[in-house]
Amino acid sequence: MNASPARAPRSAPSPAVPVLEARNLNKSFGAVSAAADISIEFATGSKVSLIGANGAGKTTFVNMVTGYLKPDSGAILLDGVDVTKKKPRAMTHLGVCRSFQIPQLCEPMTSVENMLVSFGASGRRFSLFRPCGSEGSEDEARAMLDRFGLTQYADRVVAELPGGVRKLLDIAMAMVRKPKVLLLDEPTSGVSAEEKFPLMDTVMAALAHEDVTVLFVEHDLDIVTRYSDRIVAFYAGKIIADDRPDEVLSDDAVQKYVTGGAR
Ligand SMILES: Nc1ncnc2c1ncn2[C@@H]1O[C@H](COP(=O)(O)OP(=O)(O)OP(=O)(O)O)[C@@H](O)[C@H]1O
Repeated sequence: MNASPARAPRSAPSPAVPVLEARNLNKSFGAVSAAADISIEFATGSKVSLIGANGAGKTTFVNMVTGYLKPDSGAILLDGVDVTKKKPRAMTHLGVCRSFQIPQLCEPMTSVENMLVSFGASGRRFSLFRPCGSEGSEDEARAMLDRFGLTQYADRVVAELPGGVRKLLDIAMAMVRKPKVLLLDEPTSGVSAEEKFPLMDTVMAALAHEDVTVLFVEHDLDIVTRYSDRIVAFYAGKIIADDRPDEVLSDDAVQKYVTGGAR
């Protein structure tokens, strides 16, 4: 008999807790099932695209994990803690921030003033007795604008700015809170073909040194392919594929129900 030396039992490395997890999420609007038993995990620092045809359930999913919509059943966990019942403001404070398809900016104000409002709202500088902009927060606001390549627009009124610049400003404002999870809703929609890659390059470079997990809803397959390390494809409220971009985009069901064979 081969007497192999006894090995000390090794404890298995504990798997990292996903920063964000959905467990068996369901949401219906009347007869329409917008989320059907969705379970998914997102690792810290991952860059994930959510794709799907119109009405597939992407926004419903994003709205649920950001607190804008309560699931009919199921749970949402942030760093392993149940946050299913949290409201949007609480989710933002906990580190789940989002930018919108139509940037939520104050048009008559300048970029730096908008950024100061974000710092004020983040509570990091807010005091009833201290106006926004005091104690160096303007320096921070300008530094954040600089990180997103927006220095030249800092003192310009938002109403005058091109669409791509507004998108960048909206995303930069969402980063003020140093979120754990950042959800970008169609970051390149309404942006010209020439602007979309420079915009995404800027966003990804600005986020490169952060541990932030980025989920972006996006229809543009060039953007999805270039900037995500994982794609989750939705169809009729379900996840039909979840893998590396090349795997998902060559999947038969994805080609049939999502891309129409465009890849
Ligand atoms: N508030 C609502 N009331 C009724 N039905 C809704 C509501 N929100 C979403 N739905 C329905 O739920 C389904 C999923 O919609 P959802 O907006 O999540 O899809 P989507 O993938 O984000 O689509 P799009 O790319 O067009 O934004 C659709 O059939 C939609 O009509």
